[in-house]
Amino acid sequence: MSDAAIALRDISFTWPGQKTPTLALDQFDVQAHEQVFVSGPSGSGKSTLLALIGGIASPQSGSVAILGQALDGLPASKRDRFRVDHIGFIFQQFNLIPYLSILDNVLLPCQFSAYRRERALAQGQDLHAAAHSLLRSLDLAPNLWTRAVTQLSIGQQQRVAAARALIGRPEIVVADEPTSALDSDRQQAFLDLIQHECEQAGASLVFVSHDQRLAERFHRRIALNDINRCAGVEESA
Ligand SMILES: Nc1ncnc2c1ncn2[C@@H]1O[C@H](COP(=O)(O)OP(=O)(O)OP(=O)(O)O)[C@@H](O)[C@H]1O
Repeated sequence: MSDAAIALRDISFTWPGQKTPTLALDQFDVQAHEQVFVSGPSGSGKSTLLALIGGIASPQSGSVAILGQALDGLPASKRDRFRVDHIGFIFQQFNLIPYLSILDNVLLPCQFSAYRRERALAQGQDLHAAAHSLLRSLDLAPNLWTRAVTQLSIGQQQRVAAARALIGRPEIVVADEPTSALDSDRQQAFLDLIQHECEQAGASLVFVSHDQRLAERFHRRIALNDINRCAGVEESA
């Protein structure tokens, strides 16, 4: 078995209702501590790849192993548990809970995962202290912490989403176009924060974007269409 943090083998994945597979991958690996940039045009399957890594979707054939744990064969509830324990997700739309404060949004993974809670507690005196230190390092000032997330700018919401993904130091952080709503300077600043936090935590980072200007900052770049045997099949069919 591969000792990669993320190891996908011989994957074929078709969304329900689709005639052709979205992804056919012989191999996709990300090592521990590695920061990988995945690019591809709209509709090329970048979010689908992240859904497979997170066990949100399961391939019809092939295997997905995360931190040595094979996800195929696990029931959905166990995959969900594994995801919240070990993977921090930053979604394109942030998916923050509008009626919760910033602090409560950040602490959500610790509500669902004893593993994340313990790891967060190892970072600070208590959970709030751990969240405060993360929010500070993500440049969110204390006067904002008790606000509802709906009262924040897009850039601030994005940093709350990043803090929620990073709390309790998950071994893997996955980000789906998290900078697409920002101007260039803010994109770079956000990436600085995420990459620094992942380095500190020793996490692997899979960062999906179509913005090639960000690519050079990563250990490795993968163009999804280069490794996806289904690339362009739908268009040419
Ligand atoms: N839940 C779903 N059900 C059915 N088809 C889906 C679903 N999600 C995505 N697809 C299809 O899978 C293909 C790849 O979509 P995906 O969202 O993975 O691409 P993407 O590269 O992330 O695109 P974008 O850059 O626009 O976010 C598309 O043809 C899309 O319509």
